[in-house]
Amino acid sequence: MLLEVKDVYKSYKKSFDIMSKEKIEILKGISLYLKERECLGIIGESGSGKSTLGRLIIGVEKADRGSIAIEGADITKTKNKAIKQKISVVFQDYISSVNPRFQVLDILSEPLRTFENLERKDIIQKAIDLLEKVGLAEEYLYRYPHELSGGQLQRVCIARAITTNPKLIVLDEAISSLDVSIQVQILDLLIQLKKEMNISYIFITHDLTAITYICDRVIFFKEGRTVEEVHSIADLKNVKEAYSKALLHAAMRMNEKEEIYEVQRIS
Ligand SMILES: Nc1ncnc2c1ncn2[C@@H]1O[C@H](COP(=O)(O)OP(=O)(O)OP(=O)(O)O)[C@@H](O)[C@H]1O
Repeated sequence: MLLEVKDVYKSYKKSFDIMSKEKIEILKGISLYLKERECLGIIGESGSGKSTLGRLIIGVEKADRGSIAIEGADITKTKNKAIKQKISVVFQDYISSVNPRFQVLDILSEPLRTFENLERKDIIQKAIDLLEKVGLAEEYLYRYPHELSGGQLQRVCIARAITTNPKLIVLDEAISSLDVSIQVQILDLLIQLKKEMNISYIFITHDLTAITYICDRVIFFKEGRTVEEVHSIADLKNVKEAYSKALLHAAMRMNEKEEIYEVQRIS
């Protein structure tokens, strides 16, 4: 199994008062799995703990209890770089995800320098290859973030995420800040990369249309627990729990309001 999350708990301090020891439990026994080349959607109301789970999976925070394993190796217990290299992330806020003083070449070189001993000319060639993979020409290499559109900058963030040939990318609201037409382009790019590079995704979102476009399975999150799991995207309309139905209807109403057009899954 590519990813196995078992009975994970996470709490944070309730207030920023350093004397206070009171904690609030955000994740309350989350278990999930992800196979190779699968995309698992995680949908849930704001504050339900989706991003917290994402941060635990990419290893920037530690669970209080439970285990998170990539190909059988518990990421909470190992400092092995090769395992961390297998996981990447793309956030919603592409602007603050990159250093504004860095050119695209520097943005893409950062993970290369961390994980590989490459010479400058090899780094440049690898950066050009990465740009090509995400549909950007070589000329973008020397641009700064403010010289790119939102869609182009998110492509750069995706290029950075695939630098280390990851097996798994956590996409945390990765398309939410983009215009709808650009969202579809980025989803198509993600589907293409998934096929070409055998990548799996955890797709955290509020957007049900995007889920039907890219995901194979969906988990409904509420107050740090999984309330329902849909094993095939075709069954999404047949959810049983009242909470899932309410989320589904709210998303459908919002889509109608925003006149988001029907998108056909292309894969
Ligand atoms: N470092 C932190 N310290 C204290 N509380 C935190 C911290 N990080 C997250 N929280 C709290 O944990 C809860 C879950 O947050 P999280 O961002 O995981 O939810 P979410 O489901 O991703 O929400 P959204 O959809 O709005 O992004 C929130 O109430 C948040 O305030």
